Amino acid sequence: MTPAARLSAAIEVLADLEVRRRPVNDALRDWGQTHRFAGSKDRAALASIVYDALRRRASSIFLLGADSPRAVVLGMLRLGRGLEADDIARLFSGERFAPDALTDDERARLEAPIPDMPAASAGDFPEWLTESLERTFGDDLIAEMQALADRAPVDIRANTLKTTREALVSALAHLSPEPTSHAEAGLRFHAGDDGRGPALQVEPEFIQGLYEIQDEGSQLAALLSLAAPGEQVVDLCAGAGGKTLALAAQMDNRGQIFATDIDARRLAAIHERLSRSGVRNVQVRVPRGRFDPVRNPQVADPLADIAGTVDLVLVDAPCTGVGTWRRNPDAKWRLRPGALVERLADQATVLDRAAALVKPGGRIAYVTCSLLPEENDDAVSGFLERHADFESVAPSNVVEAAGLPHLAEFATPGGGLLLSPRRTDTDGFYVAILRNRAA
Ligand SMILES: C[S@@+](CC[C@H](N)C(=O)[O-])C[C@H]1O[C@@H](n2cnc3c(N)ncnc32)[C@H](O)[C@@H]1O
Repeated sequence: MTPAARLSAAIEVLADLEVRRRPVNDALRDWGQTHRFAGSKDRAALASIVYDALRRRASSIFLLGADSPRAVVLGMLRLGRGLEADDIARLFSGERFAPDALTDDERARLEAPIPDMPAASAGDFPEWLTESLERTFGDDLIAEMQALADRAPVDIRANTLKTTREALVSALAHLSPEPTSHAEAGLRFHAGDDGRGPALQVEPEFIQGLYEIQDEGSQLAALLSLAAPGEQVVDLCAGAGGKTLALAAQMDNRGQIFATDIDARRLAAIHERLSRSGVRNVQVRVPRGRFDPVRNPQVADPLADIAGTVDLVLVDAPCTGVGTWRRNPDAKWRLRPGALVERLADQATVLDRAAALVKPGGRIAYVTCSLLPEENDDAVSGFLERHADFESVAPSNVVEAAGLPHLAEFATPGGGLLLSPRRTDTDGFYVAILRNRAA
Protein backbone atom coordinates (compact mmCIF):
# COMPACT_ATOMS: atom_id res chain seq x y z
CA MET A 1 0.00 0.00 0.00
CA THR A 2 1.17 3.54 -0.67
CA PRO A 3 1.49 5.96 2.26
CA ALA A 4 -1.58 7.79 0.93
CA ALA A 5 -3.60 4.56 0.73
CA ARG A 6 -2.72 3.85 4.36
CA LEU A 7 -4.14 7.26 5.30
CA SER A 8 -7.39 6.41 3.48
CA ALA A 9 -7.54 3.15 5.40
CA ALA A 10 -6.93 4.98 8.69
CA ILE A 11 -9.83 7.34 7.96
CA GLU A 12 -12.00 4.29 7.31
CA VAL A 13 -11.01 2.65 10.61
CA LEU A 14 -11.58 5.88 12.57
CA ALA A 15 -15.03 6.22 10.98
CA ASP A 16 -15.83 2.64 11.99
CA LEU A 17 -14.74 3.41 15.58
CA GLU A 18 -17.07 6.38 15.71
CA VAL A 19 -20.07 4.46 14.46
CA ARG A 20 -19.54 1.31 16.50
CA ARG A 21 -17.84 2.70 19.64
CA ARG A 22 -15.57 -0.24 20.29
CA PRO A 23 -11.92 -0.84 21.18
CA VAL A 24 -9.48 0.26 18.48
CA ASN A 25 -7.80 -3.14 18.31
CA ASP A 26 -11.10 -4.78 17.37
CA ALA A 27 -11.60 -2.28 14.54
CA LEU A 28 -8.03 -2.79 13.28
CA ARG A 29 -8.40 -6.58 13.41
CA ASP A 30 -11.63 -6.44 11.39
CA TRP A 31 -10.01 -4.17 8.84
CA GLY A 32 -7.13 -6.67 8.47
CA GLN A 33 -9.60 -9.51 7.94
CA THR A 34 -11.46 -7.70 5.18
CA HIS A 35 -8.27 -6.44 3.46
CA ARG A 36 -6.22 -9.61 3.17
CA PHE A 37 -3.88 -8.07 0.59
CA ALA A 38 -2.39 -5.81 3.28
CA GLY A 39 0.91 -7.17 4.60
CA SER A 40 2.19 -6.95 8.17
CA LYS A 41 4.09 -3.74 7.41
CA ASP A 42 0.92 -2.11 6.10
CA ARG A 43 -1.06 -3.24 9.12
CA ALA A 44 1.58 -1.92 11.53
CA ALA A 45 1.75 1.42 9.69
CA LEU A 46 -2.05 1.67 9.68
CA ALA A 47 -2.22 0.93 13.43
CA SER A 48 0.36 3.58 14.15
CA ILE A 49 -1.55 6.21 12.10
CA VAL A 50 -4.81 5.33 13.87
CA TYR A 51 -3.19 5.37 17.33
CA ASP A 52 -1.38 8.64 16.66
CA ALA A 53 -4.60 10.19 15.32
CA LEU A 54 -6.43 9.18 18.51
CA ARG A 55 -3.62 10.73 20.56
CA ARG A 56 -4.13 14.09 18.82
CA ARG A 57 -7.89 13.91 18.35
CA ALA A 58 -8.97 17.03 20.28
CA SER A 59 -6.16 19.29 19.09
CA SER A 60 -6.73 18.16 15.49
CA ILE A 61 -10.46 18.86 15.71
CA PHE A 62 -9.67 22.35 17.02
CA LEU A 63 -7.06 22.99 14.32
CA LEU A 64 -9.28 21.85 11.44
CA GLY A 65 -12.53 23.25 12.87
CA ALA A 66 -14.21 19.90 12.07
CA ASP A 67 -14.64 16.64 13.94
CA SER A 68 -14.56 14.16 11.05
CA PRO A 69 -12.05 11.24 10.93
CA ARG A 70 -10.44 13.01 7.96
CA ALA A 71 -9.88 16.17 10.06
CA VAL A 72 -8.38 14.08 12.86
CA VAL A 73 -5.89 12.45 10.47
CA LEU A 74 -4.99 15.80 8.87
CA GLY A 75 -4.44 17.40 12.27
CA MET A 76 -2.29 14.49 13.45
CA LEU A 77 -0.02 14.81 10.39
CA ARG A 78 0.48 18.49 11.15
CA LEU A 79 0.58 18.43 14.98
CA GLY A 80 1.87 14.94 15.74
CA ARG A 81 4.18 14.26 12.83
CA GLY A 82 5.14 17.87 12.09
CA LEU A 83 4.36 17.70 8.34
CA GLU A 84 3.98 20.98 6.41
CA ALA A 85 0.83 21.75 4.40
CA ASP A 86 2.60 20.99 1.08
CA ASP A 87 3.68 17.53 2.27
CA ILE A 88 0.15 16.82 3.45
CA ALA A 89 -1.28 18.03 0.13
CA ARG A 90 0.91 15.51 -1.71
CA LEU A 91 -0.63 12.71 0.37
CA PHE A 92 -4.19 14.04 0.15
CA SER A 93 -4.03 14.18 -3.63
CA GLY A 94 -7.37 12.64 -4.62
CA GLU A 95 -5.50 10.16 -6.83
CA ARG A 96 -6.28 6.43 -6.85
CA PHE A 97 -6.58 5.07 -3.22
CA ALA A 98 -5.47 8.44 -1.76
CA PRO A 99 -7.86 10.61 0.29
CA ASP A 100 -9.66 13.45 -1.53
CA ALA A 101 -7.58 16.54 -2.29
CA LEU A 102 -7.39 19.25 0.38
CA THR A 103 -10.13 21.87 0.34
CA ASP A 104 -9.10 25.54 0.42
CA ASP A 105 -10.22 25.79 4.03
CA GLU A 106 -8.21 22.72 5.09
CA ARG A 107 -5.14 24.03 3.33
CA ALA A 108 -5.45 27.45 4.96
CA ARG A 109 -5.78 25.89 8.42
CA LEU A 110 -2.77 23.63 7.86
CA GLU A 111 -0.68 26.57 6.62
CA ALA A 112 -1.56 28.95 9.48
CA PRO A 113 0.54 29.11 12.67
CA ILE A 114 -0.75 26.69 15.31
CA PRO A 115 -3.39 28.64 17.28
CA ASP A 116 -3.78 28.90 21.06
CA MET A 117 -6.27 26.28 22.19
CA PRO A 118 -8.39 25.64 25.29
CA ALA A 119 -6.70 23.25 27.76
CA ALA A 120 -8.70 20.16 26.76
CA SER A 121 -7.76 20.64 23.09
CA ALA A 122 -4.13 21.59 23.71
CA GLY A 123 -3.71 18.62 26.08
CA ASP A 124 -5.88 16.21 24.07
CA PHE A 125 -8.19 15.04 26.83
CA PRO A 126 -12.00 14.98 27.27
CA GLU A 127 -13.29 18.37 28.35
CA TRP A 128 -15.41 16.99 31.19
CA LEU A 129 -12.22 16.00 33.04
CA THR A 130 -10.69 19.50 32.97
CA GLU A 131 -11.56 20.41 36.54
CA SER A 132 -10.33 17.12 38.00
CA LEU A 133 -7.07 17.10 36.08
CA GLU A 134 -6.49 20.77 36.91
CA ARG A 135 -6.84 19.85 40.57
CA THR A 136 -4.05 17.30 40.12
CA PHE A 137 -1.68 19.31 37.95
CA GLY A 138 -2.52 23.01 38.41
CA ASP A 139 -0.43 25.15 36.03
CA ASP A 140 1.30 22.07 34.61
CA LEU A 141 -1.98 20.68 33.27
CA ILE A 142 -1.34 21.12 29.55
CA ALA A 143 2.31 20.03 29.66
CA GLU A 144 1.38 16.93 31.71
CA MET A 145 -1.46 15.98 29.39
CA GLN A 146 0.67 16.52 26.29
CA ALA A 147 3.23 14.10 27.73
CA LEU A 148 0.37 11.63 28.32
CA ALA A 149 -0.56 11.94 24.63
CA ASP A 150 2.90 10.85 23.43
CA ARG A 151 3.85 7.31 22.45
CA ALA A 152 5.02 5.07 25.29
CA PRO A 153 8.22 3.00 25.35
CA VAL A 154 8.12 -0.70 26.26
CA ASP A 155 9.61 -1.72 29.61
CA ILE A 156 10.51 -5.08 31.06
CA ARG A 157 11.32 -6.13 34.62
CA ALA A 158 14.26 -8.48 35.06
CA ASN A 159 13.05 -11.41 37.15
CA THR A 160 15.61 -11.28 39.94
CA LEU A 161 14.56 -14.76 41.08
CA LYS A 162 16.32 -16.07 37.97
CA THR A 163 18.68 -13.42 36.59
CA THR A 164 20.01 -9.87 36.89
CA ARG A 165 19.35 -6.75 34.88
CA GLU A 166 22.99 -6.73 33.78
CA ALA A 167 22.77 -10.28 32.41
CA LEU A 168 19.68 -9.31 30.43
CA VAL A 169 21.40 -6.24 28.99
CA SER A 170 23.91 -8.63 27.38
CA ALA A 171 21.37 -11.26 26.37
CA LEU A 172 19.08 -8.70 24.71
CA ALA A 173 21.86 -6.49 23.29
CA HIS A 174 20.44 -6.95 19.76
CA LEU A 175 17.35 -4.99 20.89
CA SER A 176 19.39 -2.11 22.44
CA PRO A 177 17.87 -2.06 25.94
CA GLU A 178 18.46 0.89 28.26
CA PRO A 179 18.27 0.65 32.06
CA THR A 180 15.16 2.41 33.43
CA SER A 181 15.83 5.57 35.44
CA HIS A 182 14.13 4.64 38.72
CA ALA A 183 13.25 0.95 39.00
CA GLU A 184 16.33 -1.13 39.71
CA ALA A 185 15.27 -4.17 37.67
CA GLY A 186 13.82 -2.35 34.66
CA LEU A 187 14.97 -2.16 31.05
CA ARG A 188 13.45 0.06 28.37
CA PHE A 189 13.00 -0.35 24.60
CA HIS A 190 11.91 2.35 22.21
CA ALA A 191 9.53 1.74 19.32
CA GLY A 192 10.67 2.28 15.73
CA ASP A 193 9.26 5.01 13.47
CA ASP A 194 6.36 2.74 12.57
CA GLY A 195 5.40 2.64 16.27
CA ARG A 196 6.29 -1.05 16.56
CA GLY A 197 8.28 -2.13 19.61
CA PRO A 198 10.47 -5.25 19.69
CA ALA A 199 8.67 -8.62 19.85
CA LEU A 200 9.72 -9.24 23.44
CA GLN A 201 7.38 -12.18 23.97
CA VAL A 202 9.24 -14.40 21.52
CA GLU A 203 12.76 -14.06 22.92
CA PRO A 204 14.08 -17.26 24.58
CA GLU A 205 14.77 -15.31 27.79
CA PHE A 206 11.07 -14.47 28.01
CA ILE A 207 10.07 -18.09 27.49
CA GLN A 208 12.52 -19.04 30.26
CA GLY A 209 10.89 -16.55 32.65
CA LEU A 210 13.88 -14.25 32.92
CA TYR A 211 11.74 -11.14 32.47
CA GLU A 212 8.19 -9.83 32.42
CA ILE A 213 6.81 -7.01 30.30
CA GLN A 214 5.82 -4.35 32.81
CA ASP A 215 5.80 -0.57 32.69
CA GLU A 216 8.35 1.06 34.97
CA GLY A 217 5.51 2.83 36.81
CA SER A 218 3.96 -0.51 37.68
CA GLN A 219 7.37 -1.76 38.86
CA LEU A 220 7.71 1.32 41.06
CA ALA A 221 4.23 0.82 42.51
CA ALA A 222 5.27 -2.69 43.61
CA LEU A 223 8.52 -1.36 45.12
CA LEU A 224 6.66 1.41 46.97
CA SER A 225 4.37 -1.18 48.61
CA LEU A 226 7.49 -2.09 50.63
CA ALA A 227 6.73 -5.83 50.50
CA ALA A 228 9.61 -7.56 52.28
CA PRO A 229 10.87 -11.16 52.42
CA GLY A 230 9.02 -13.22 55.02
CA GLU A 231 5.85 -11.12 55.10
CA GLN A 232 2.26 -12.33 54.76
CA VAL A 233 0.89 -10.43 51.78
CA VAL A 234 -2.44 -10.34 49.96
CA ASP A 235 -2.66 -9.17 46.36
CA LEU A 236 -6.37 -8.45 46.46
CA CYS A 237 -6.85 -7.33 42.84
CA ALA A 238 -4.29 -9.65 41.29
CA GLY A 239 -5.84 -9.99 37.82
CA ALA A 240 -3.30 -11.62 35.50
CA GLY A 241 -0.65 -11.24 38.22
CA GLY A 242 1.67 -8.50 36.95
CA LYS A 243 2.21 -7.09 40.43
CA THR A 244 2.05 -10.50 42.13
CA LEU A 245 5.15 -11.54 40.19
CA ALA A 246 6.96 -8.31 41.07
CA LEU A 247 6.10 -8.74 44.77
CA ALA A 248 7.32 -12.35 44.77
CA ALA A 249 10.68 -11.30 43.32
CA GLN A 250 10.92 -8.43 45.79
CA MET A 251 10.27 -10.90 48.62
CA ASP A 252 12.87 -13.26 47.19
CA ASN A 253 10.29 -16.08 47.20
CA ARG A 254 10.15 -15.89 51.01
CA GLY A 255 6.98 -15.40 53.07
CA GLN A 256 3.57 -15.87 51.50
CA ILE A 257 1.48 -14.07 48.93
CA PHE A 258 -2.24 -14.83 48.58
CA ALA A 259 -3.36 -13.68 45.15
CA THR A 260 -7.05 -13.27 44.42
CA ASP A 261 -9.51 -11.17 42.45
CA ILE A 262 -13.23 -10.51 42.54
CA ASP A 263 -13.45 -12.10 39.10
CA ALA A 264 -12.18 -15.68 38.78
CA ARG A 265 -11.71 -15.33 35.01
CA ARG A 266 -9.22 -12.50 35.45
CA LEU A 267 -6.93 -14.88 37.33
CA ALA A 268 -6.77 -17.34 34.44
CA ALA A 269 -3.33 -16.28 33.16
CA ILE A 270 -1.63 -16.10 36.53
CA HIS A 271 -0.85 -19.81 36.99
CA GLU A 272 1.27 -20.15 33.88
CA ARG A 273 3.07 -16.87 34.61
CA LEU A 274 3.93 -17.96 38.14
CA SER A 275 5.45 -21.23 37.03
CA ARG A 276 7.36 -19.64 34.16
CA SER A 277 8.85 -17.11 36.58
CA GLY A 278 9.93 -19.69 39.18
CA VAL A 279 7.69 -18.14 41.84
CA ARG A 280 7.10 -20.50 44.77
CA ASN A 281 5.54 -18.33 47.49
CA VAL A 282 2.16 -17.55 45.90
CA GLN A 283 -1.16 -19.25 46.69
CA VAL A 284 -3.82 -18.31 44.18
CA ARG A 285 -7.20 -18.16 45.88
CA VAL A 286 -9.79 -18.40 43.12
CA PRO A 287 -13.38 -17.46 44.09
CA ARG A 288 -16.03 -19.96 42.94
CA GLY A 289 -17.83 -17.35 40.83
CA ARG A 290 -17.83 -13.59 41.18
CA PHE A 291 -17.05 -12.67 44.78
CA ASP A 292 -19.70 -10.13 45.73
CA PRO A 293 -21.19 -10.60 49.20
CA VAL A 294 -24.18 -8.36 48.38
CA ARG A 295 -25.25 -9.70 44.96
CA ASN A 296 -23.76 -13.21 45.17
CA PRO A 297 -23.89 -14.23 48.84
CA GLN A 298 -23.52 -17.91 47.83
CA VAL A 299 -19.88 -17.30 46.65
CA ALA A 300 -17.62 -17.84 49.66
CA ASP A 301 -14.83 -15.40 50.54
CA PRO A 302 -11.62 -17.17 49.45
CA LEU A 303 -9.68 -15.19 52.07
CA ALA A 304 -12.03 -15.74 55.03
CA ASP A 305 -9.44 -17.82 56.93
CA ILE A 306 -6.77 -15.08 56.94
CA ALA A 307 -8.88 -12.07 57.98
CA GLY A 308 -7.01 -9.87 60.44
CA THR A 309 -3.64 -11.64 59.98
CA VAL A 310 -1.95 -9.98 57.02
CA ASP A 311 1.12 -7.68 57.06
CA LEU A 312 0.39 -6.04 53.71
CA VAL A 313 -2.62 -5.91 51.41
CA LEU A 314 -1.87 -4.63 47.94
CA VAL A 315 -4.96 -3.00 46.46
CA ASP A 316 -4.15 -2.52 42.77
CA ALA A 317 -7.56 -0.97 42.41
CA PRO A 318 -9.96 -1.10 39.49
CA CYS A 319 -9.81 2.43 38.04
CA THR A 320 -10.42 4.51 34.93
CA GLY A 321 -6.88 3.86 33.69
CA VAL A 322 -6.28 7.53 32.86
CA GLY A 323 -2.58 7.03 33.61
CA THR A 324 -2.27 4.49 30.78
CA TRP A 325 -3.66 6.71 28.02
CA ARG A 326 -0.28 6.73 26.23
CA ARG A 327 -0.84 3.04 25.53
CA ASN A 328 -4.62 3.18 25.08
CA PRO A 329 -5.39 6.53 23.47
CA ASP A 330 -8.85 5.36 22.39
CA ALA A 331 -9.82 4.72 26.02
CA LYS A 332 -9.81 8.42 26.81
CA TRP A 333 -12.50 9.16 24.26
CA ARG A 334 -14.62 6.22 25.42
CA LEU A 335 -14.49 7.09 29.14
CA ARG A 336 -17.82 8.34 30.49
CA PRO A 337 -18.68 10.05 33.82
CA GLY A 338 -20.81 7.04 34.80
CA ALA A 339 -17.77 4.74 34.58
CA LEU A 340 -15.83 7.01 36.93
CA VAL A 341 -18.70 6.88 39.44
CA GLU A 342 -18.71 3.07 39.24
CA ARG A 343 -14.95 2.84 39.76
CA LEU A 344 -15.17 5.11 42.84
CA ALA A 345 -17.69 2.71 44.39
CA ASP A 346 -15.44 -0.30 43.52
CA GLN A 347 -12.45 1.43 45.11
CA ALA A 348 -14.32 2.03 48.39
CA THR A 349 -15.51 -1.60 48.42
CA VAL A 350 -12.09 -3.05 47.80
CA LEU A 351 -10.38 -0.78 50.34
CA ASP A 352 -12.92 -1.75 53.01
CA ARG A 353 -12.29 -5.40 52.18
CA ALA A 354 -8.54 -4.82 52.56
CA ALA A 355 -8.99 -3.21 55.99
CA ALA A 356 -10.60 -6.39 57.31
CA LEU A 357 -7.59 -8.48 56.22
CA VAL A 358 -4.83 -6.36 57.78
CA LYS A 359 -3.43 -7.38 61.17
CA PRO A 360 -2.91 -4.78 63.92
CA GLY A 361 0.00 -2.61 62.78
CA GLY A 362 -0.23 -3.97 59.21
CA ARG A 363 -0.69 -1.85 56.11
CA ILE A 364 -2.54 -1.39 52.84
CA ALA A 365 -0.75 -0.25 49.69
CA TYR A 366 -3.41 1.51 47.63
CA VAL A 367 -2.44 1.77 43.95
CA THR A 368 -4.25 3.12 40.90
CA CYS A 369 -3.16 3.83 37.36
CA SER A 370 -5.25 7.00 37.43
CA LEU A 371 -4.38 10.69 37.61
CA LEU A 372 -7.82 11.79 38.85
CA PRO A 373 -7.92 13.08 42.45
CA GLU A 374 -11.31 11.44 42.97
CA GLU A 375 -9.71 7.99 42.54
CA ASN A 376 -6.53 8.89 44.45
CA ASP A 377 -6.33 11.32 47.38
CA ASP A 378 -10.14 11.54 47.70
CA ALA A 379 -10.50 7.74 47.81
CA VAL A 380 -7.85 7.64 50.53
CA SER A 381 -9.42 10.42 52.58
CA GLY A 382 -12.83 8.73 52.27
CA PHE A 383 -11.26 5.49 53.53
CA LEU A 384 -9.53 7.23 56.45
CA GLU A 385 -12.86 8.82 57.44
CA ARG A 386 -14.52 5.41 57.47
CA HIS A 387 -11.61 3.71 59.28
CA ALA A 388 -10.33 5.80 62.17
CA ASP A 389 -7.92 2.97 63.06
CA PHE A 390 -5.85 3.67 59.90
CA GLU A 391 -3.48 6.53 59.10
CA SER A 392 -1.49 7.36 55.99
CA VAL A 393 2.29 6.93 56.05
CA ALA A 394 4.21 10.07 55.06
CA PRO A 395 5.32 9.77 51.41
CA SER A 396 8.84 10.91 52.39
CA ASN A 397 9.11 7.84 54.67
CA VAL A 398 7.73 5.55 51.98
CA VAL A 399 10.19 6.62 49.28
CA GLU A 400 13.08 6.51 51.76
CA ALA A 401 12.21 2.95 52.79
CA ALA A 402 11.85 1.93 49.14
CA GLY A 403 15.32 3.31 48.31
CA LEU A 404 13.73 5.87 45.98
CA PRO A 405 14.17 9.12 47.97
CA HIS A 406 14.22 11.31 44.84
CA LEU A 407 10.53 10.49 44.27
CA ALA A 408 9.60 12.52 47.40
CA GLU A 409 8.93 15.56 45.22
CA PHE A 410 5.95 13.75 43.71
CA ALA A 411 4.02 13.61 47.01
CA THR A 412 0.36 14.63 46.71
CA PRO A 413 -1.52 16.92 49.11
CA GLY A 414 -3.45 13.91 50.46
CA GLY A 415 -0.39 11.86 51.45
CA GLY A 416 0.15 9.74 48.32
CA LEU A 417 2.70 9.72 45.50
CA LEU A 418 1.84 10.44 41.90
CA LEU A 419 3.99 9.32 38.97
CA SER A 420 3.31 10.47 35.40
CA PRO A 421 4.95 10.46 31.95
CA ARG A 422 6.18 14.02 32.47
CA ARG A 423 7.35 13.51 36.05
CA THR A 424 8.95 10.08 35.95
CA ASP A 425 8.77 9.07 32.29
CA THR A 426 6.40 6.24 33.28
CA ASP A 427 2.69 5.56 32.98
CA GLY A 428 0.62 7.50 35.51
CA PHE A 429 0.44 5.71 38.87
CA TYR A 430 -0.74 6.69 42.34
CA VAL A 431 0.47 4.96 45.52
CA ALA A 432 -0.54 5.57 49.13
CA ILE A 433 0.42 3.49 52.17
CA LEU A 434 -2.24 3.24 54.89
CA ARG A 435 -1.17 1.77 58.20
CA ASN A 436 -3.30 0.25 60.93
CA ARG A 437 -2.49 2.28 64.06
CA ALA A 438 -2.88 -0.51 66.60
CA ALA A 439 0.76 -1.59 66.60
C1 LIG B 1 -5.89 -2.79 37.85
S1 LIG B 1 -6.58 -4.36 37.66
C2 LIG B 1 -5.35 -5.41 38.36
C3 LIG B 1 -4.08 -5.57 37.57
C4 LIG B 1 -3.10 -6.56 38.18
N1 LIG B 1 -2.89 -6.34 39.59
C5 LIG B 1 -1.76 -6.53 37.48
O1 LIG B 1 -0.79 -5.95 38.01
O2 LIG B 1 -1.67 -7.12 36.39
C6 LIG B 1 -7.85 -4.34 38.86
C7 LIG B 1 -8.49 -5.69 39.20
O3 LIG B 1 -9.37 -5.49 40.31
C8 LIG B 1 -10.39 -6.45 40.25
N2 LIG B 1 -11.46 -6.03 41.20
C9 LIG B 1 -12.45 -5.16 41.02
N3 LIG B 1 -13.20 -5.03 42.14
C10 LIG B 1 -12.65 -5.86 43.06
C11 LIG B 1 -12.98 -6.22 44.42
N4 LIG B 1 -14.02 -5.65 45.05
N5 LIG B 1 -12.19 -7.14 45.04
C12 LIG B 1 -11.15 -7.68 44.41
N6 LIG B 1 -10.80 -7.39 43.12
C13 LIG B 1 -11.54 -6.50 42.46
C14 LIG B 1 -10.74 -6.49 38.78
O4 LIG B 1 -11.35 -7.72 38.43
C15 LIG B 1 -9.35 -6.32 38.12
O5 LIG B 1 -8.79 -7.57 37.79
